[in-house]
Amino acid sequence: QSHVQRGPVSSQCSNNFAGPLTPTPNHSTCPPLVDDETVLLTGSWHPWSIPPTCTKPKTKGRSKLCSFTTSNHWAGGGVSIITTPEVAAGVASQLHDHNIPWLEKERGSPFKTDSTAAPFEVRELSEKGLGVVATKFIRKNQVLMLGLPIMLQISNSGPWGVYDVLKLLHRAGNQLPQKEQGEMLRLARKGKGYIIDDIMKTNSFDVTVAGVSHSGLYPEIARINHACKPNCFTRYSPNTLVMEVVAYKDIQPGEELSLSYTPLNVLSTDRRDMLKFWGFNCTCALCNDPDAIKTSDRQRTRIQDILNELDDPKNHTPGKVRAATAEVEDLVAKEGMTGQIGDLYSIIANVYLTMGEMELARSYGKLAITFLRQYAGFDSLRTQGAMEFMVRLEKLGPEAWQRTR
Ligand SMILES: C[S@@+](CC[C@H](N)C(=O)[O-])C[C@H]1O[C@@H](n2cnc3c(N)ncnc32)[C@H](O)[C@@H]1O
Repeated sequence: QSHVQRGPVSSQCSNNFAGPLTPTPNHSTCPPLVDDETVLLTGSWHPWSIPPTCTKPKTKGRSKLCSFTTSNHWAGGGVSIITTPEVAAGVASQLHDHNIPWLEKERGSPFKTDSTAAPFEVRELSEKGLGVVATKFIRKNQVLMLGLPIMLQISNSGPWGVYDVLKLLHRAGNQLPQKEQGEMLRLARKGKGYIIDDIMKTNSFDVTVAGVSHSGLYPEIARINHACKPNCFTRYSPNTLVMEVVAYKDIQPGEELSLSYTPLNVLSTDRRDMLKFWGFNCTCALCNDPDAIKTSDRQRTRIQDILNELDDPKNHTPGKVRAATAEVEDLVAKEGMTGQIGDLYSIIANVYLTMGEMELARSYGKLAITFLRQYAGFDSLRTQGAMEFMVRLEKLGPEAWQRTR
């Protein structure tokens, strides 16, 4: 198979979406744009294992949609991706040319789980189907699962015909290596439509791939049921496509592992609507306790109210911001929303910056980075935003800093 001529280093590629955290190693070159036509012209589908199949958009000026498969990505597994050739070119280098030691140094830890023997097992749990239950004590912050997707599908399939997308899904599923195909077909499905479409709708997570929103199927993680106050959270790395499951708190043997399929800050009625997308009525501990729901909704509403109050410059006095910060911290702890505290610290850092309180802006900016690295991930866009805030802060002239000294 002859290879398409590659272009200059990836930092200069028009289709390099990976962002500023991607190193610029000398060996790195522009990934080739591959679709059904380039395959005919060049006789190459490198770096994919199988020539892609593509469908044209309904409207002129949009990209084609293709099914790409690799049976041997950097971690050794297979994945099929239904996406545009532009995204596929961006993700091809993420799947094949990784500088893992560099990424692990940036991240501060290797890409592996914290235990050789899994401290959990998959069990039948009456009304919820299968679920994952702890078999050993799990400590807070322990990395329990870590995996790459076996299927990725662009979230907005509007520009392409419904049946064309289903045909591509079918092909993408069929092209998966046998192991991954078996893992996919064994997953739960709620709908009565086309099987792979149903499996994707019941089990996938929202992930950003080369800057574009996709649904990602992580078969081991997909066995974890939803809870509105979960004991685990997921952390996604857009540079490697790795999704991790991390313990939010200490978990005792016999406890079911849970994740929130919705953002943590939403109220019960909105959560119920969102969960309809996965096709179920939540039966978690919180949803089974009407008094607890009322308290939780009140506390989550109060967090939002405090943030709205912080938007108003007339509340920008040191005393009011200090009181608001303490109240938010208390409510976040009560609601089990620590995963979002980094974002809240980013907002508070910004408020202090607008007040000219540079030292406080710096302290909360640093706190935001620490918590965002832990809960959102070292290379998430939210963490990058907090890091960019600190760079802007440090660049401000001496006049800005002198005012607070
Ligand atoms: C991603 S799967 C989770 C694993 C699934 N239970 C299985 O058997 O493979 C999502 C499906 O699990 C069930 N489920 C997850 N969380 C639930 C909850 N809190 N209450 C009721 N059913 C739930 C629903 O049927 C949902 O469509």
